[in-house]
Amino acid sequence: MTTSYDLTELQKETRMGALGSETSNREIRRIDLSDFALRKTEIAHQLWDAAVDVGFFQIVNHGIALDDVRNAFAMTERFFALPDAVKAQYPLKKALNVGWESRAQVRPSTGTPDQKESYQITRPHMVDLWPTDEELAGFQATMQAFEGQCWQVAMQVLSCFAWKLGFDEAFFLRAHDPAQASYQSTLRLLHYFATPPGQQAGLGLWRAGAHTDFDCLTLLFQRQGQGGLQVCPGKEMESLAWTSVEPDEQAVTCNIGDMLMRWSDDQLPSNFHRVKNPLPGEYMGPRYSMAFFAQANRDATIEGPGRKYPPITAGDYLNQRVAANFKAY
Ligand SMILES: O=C(O)CCC(=O)C(=O)O
Ligand SMILES: [Fe+2]
Repeated sequence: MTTSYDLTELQKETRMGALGSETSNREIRRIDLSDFALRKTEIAHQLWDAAVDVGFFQIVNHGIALDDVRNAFAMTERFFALPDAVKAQYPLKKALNVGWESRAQVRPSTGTPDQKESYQITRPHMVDLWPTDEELAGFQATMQAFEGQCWQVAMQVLSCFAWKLGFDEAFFLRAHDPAQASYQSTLRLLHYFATPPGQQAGLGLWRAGAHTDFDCLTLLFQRQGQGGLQVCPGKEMESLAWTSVEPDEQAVTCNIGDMLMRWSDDQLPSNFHRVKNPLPGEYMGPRYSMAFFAQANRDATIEGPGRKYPPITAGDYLNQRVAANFKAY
């Protein structure tokens, strides 16, 4: 199934576990998506420039109503508040990238488990993985609707990148077709545990260890007051200087993943990011976030316009990355 492709992304990641320093010298640009159809050319240039410069950017007026984001967060909190015995009925299926795990993701950068639990939704593979309506009424319907909204926004952004790369505008839309059984875009709900007093970043534990994402494009939803996300652009990785991305519930934070970096022949860089444990004096409570990973369908072939890398299917590509991140499941 997997190829013997040598993933330099993984080799890079093992070097990124150190605490490093903080810098506010990088601008996390905000791009306004309103009147998308009319302003598409202008938006495409802005997205491209932000993606090339820092790789992380935020979009506003993206079309997902704030109430829908808040409802999805409320459901996320309720899901994670279920007893572990209930959640354990829906365990992570590593090969399919779906289900619930707790403290099971060990990043190549840190070698320690992320201080979190997560639940992943990938549409074609959810048989027996949804909590029942008795356990959590409305969860499945809310999350399916929210996943669809995320997909729409991701496709708008990706259509801009397709055009800038010289592909036709529907290129990535076809590659992320939810009607196919090979669909593998994922909505991930995340709960980072409250930090017990005395257990802080210096102890070598991370809410999420430094990593790049596997996918084409990530949409990240953060909650007001629940910070901790930090970014280090790949081209500056030697500096180990990290910039905080402040949560803003009006904005969706976006980043390029390794799949699109490869698909763009490295024109669009993926970026290291991490979620640090709170430091003394900071908010120590739980942190919730939601991430939508636009991952091309398993049978899509990743091959850049200039054919810099040999072709690989998105399925084979993802298998290699997931295998390196989870203990046996
Ligand atoms: O929770 C966050 O803010 C970031 C999560 C993340 O980077 C991931 O799950 O890949
Ligand atoms: Fe990530």
